[in-house]
Amino acid sequence: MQTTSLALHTDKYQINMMYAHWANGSHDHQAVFEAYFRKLPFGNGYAVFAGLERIVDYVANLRFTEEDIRYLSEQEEQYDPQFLELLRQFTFRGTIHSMKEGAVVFPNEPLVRVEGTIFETQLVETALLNFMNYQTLIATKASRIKQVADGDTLLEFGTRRAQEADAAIWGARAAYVAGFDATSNMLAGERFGIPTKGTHAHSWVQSFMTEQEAFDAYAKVLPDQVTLLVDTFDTLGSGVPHAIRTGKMLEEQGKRMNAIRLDSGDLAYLSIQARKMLDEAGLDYVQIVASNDLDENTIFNLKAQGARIDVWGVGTQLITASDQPSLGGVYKLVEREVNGQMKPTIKISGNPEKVTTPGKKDVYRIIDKKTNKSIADYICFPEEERPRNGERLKLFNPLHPYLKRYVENYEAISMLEPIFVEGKQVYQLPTLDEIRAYHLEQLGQFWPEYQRKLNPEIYRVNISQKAWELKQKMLDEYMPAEE
Ligand SMILES: Nc1ncnc2c1ncn2[C@@H]1O[C@H](COP(=O)(O)OP(=O)(O)OP(=O)(O)O)[C@@H](O)[C@H]1O
Ligand SMILES: O=P(O)(O)OC[C@H]1O[C@H](OP(=O)(O)OP(=O)(O)O)[C@H](O)[C@@H]1O
Ligand SMILES: O=C(O)c1cccnc1
Repeated sequence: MQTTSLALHTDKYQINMMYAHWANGSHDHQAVFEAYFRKLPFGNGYAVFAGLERIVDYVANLRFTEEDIRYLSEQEEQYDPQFLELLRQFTFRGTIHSMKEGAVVFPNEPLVRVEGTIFETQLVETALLNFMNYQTLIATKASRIKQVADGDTLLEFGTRRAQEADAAIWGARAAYVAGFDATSNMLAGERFGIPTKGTHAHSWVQSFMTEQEAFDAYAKVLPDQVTLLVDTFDTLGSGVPHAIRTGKMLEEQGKRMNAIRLDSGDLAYLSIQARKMLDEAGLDYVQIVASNDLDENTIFNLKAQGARIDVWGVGTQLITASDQPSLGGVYKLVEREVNGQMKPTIKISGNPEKVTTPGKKDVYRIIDKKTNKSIADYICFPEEERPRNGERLKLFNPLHPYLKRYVENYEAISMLEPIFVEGKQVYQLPTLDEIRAYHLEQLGQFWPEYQRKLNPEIYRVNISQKAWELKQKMLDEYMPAEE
């Protein structure tokens, strides 16, 4: 799928650090990085992980081309030719674990874990975060819209407003992962097999002498798919009556008009009136599509007003995640090789939220066996005994350890899948249908309290006693109390 080399799709400082590690003789030292975000976007109670397919494609094809090497040789840093030769030979030989696409995920838990030489693990940071942050953000926004749509059909219409082509295409895919039904973007349809849908623009109507002529001509060519845009001149005065006439003409030919589309004005009022007019004309099967700067809040409000809308076309607000246009996912070093041994490392900050949890970690989802609902996510070191059903597990709030509880009758599901092992891809990418099914299954594991879009319950993400103790010990080492 990938056509151009993405090796230089990285920040210059990664190349410079790789260079300095090489000059320093430390480039082959092992390192472990974890990618995670600290704060959920849009005030949502969860995020929907996406971006893995692109990450896999990127890592599997990570090579410096001759043009890349030439470009690097022209940089003001004047990289040593031997370093450039190392890049020429480069392939990713590390190990990656990741959440699966469609997983319901939370702050401060590793979503992707990258192990390998510091050389290769440093290189992939920028692209990995770029893919994960954008696609997870859009999938999460789409999931909020899906929540309020309550089973109505959702169409992704964002391409014209997206931040360029890749965002449109991968954003369409992320929306589909989270439950959208189709996209207007044909390339996304072709590449990923997402169903595509389209109505027509105002220009279609404007390019005829009359609205009626425009509707009839469109219906003649696309009788079974036709959705007529009724707001070019006067929605209730001309658009809907003309569409009804076209619908009746199709009936005479034994065909059925699909829908009308409303794209301006008061969508609640207009949809209620249009529904009445269509029903009175015997066209009760004709659906109503609405568009115009919709998001989860307008859709929720329109529904509360009794709007009779069956299909929602959502563009700008979704594809740009306009109320929060970035997810602040980070990639932090948690272990490094010292004298041939792996040692945990910590990043200290005056802001407690930014202090990292040292050590390479696994994530388990703890499911209550009685209810089949998730209780918490539990983060521990791989060398610790993994949580097992029947064995009492202590869950405590890492910031307020006195807030604790014990659980026994649970199932612990390992959330991080092996994707690459020592450079070899071991993960078979699932189909989009499988990803959508997995996402639905994931949502089903959460009580509605965590899923509501306003002021959701905060889900527990807990670390093991050992992980907590190590963090405290390292904090004490680096920040001894002042005398
Ligand atoms: N009944 C309603 N309740 C709440 N919001 C609505 C309702 N009807 C429409 N909206 C939303 O209000 C906004 C209206 O925007 P705006 O005023 O720019 O549109 P318009 O003037 O109707 O159409 P346009 O400028 O696109 O021709 C849109 O985001 C639309 O989705
Ligand atoms: O509003 P969005 O959620 O982004 O959905 C896509 C919009 O794109 C189209 O019109 P366009 O915005 O190009 O022109 P218009 O505003 O004049 O209808 C379409 O009619 C929708 O309104
Ligand atoms: O098919 C449509 O109606 C459509 C597609 C993209 C953007 N706006 C509308």
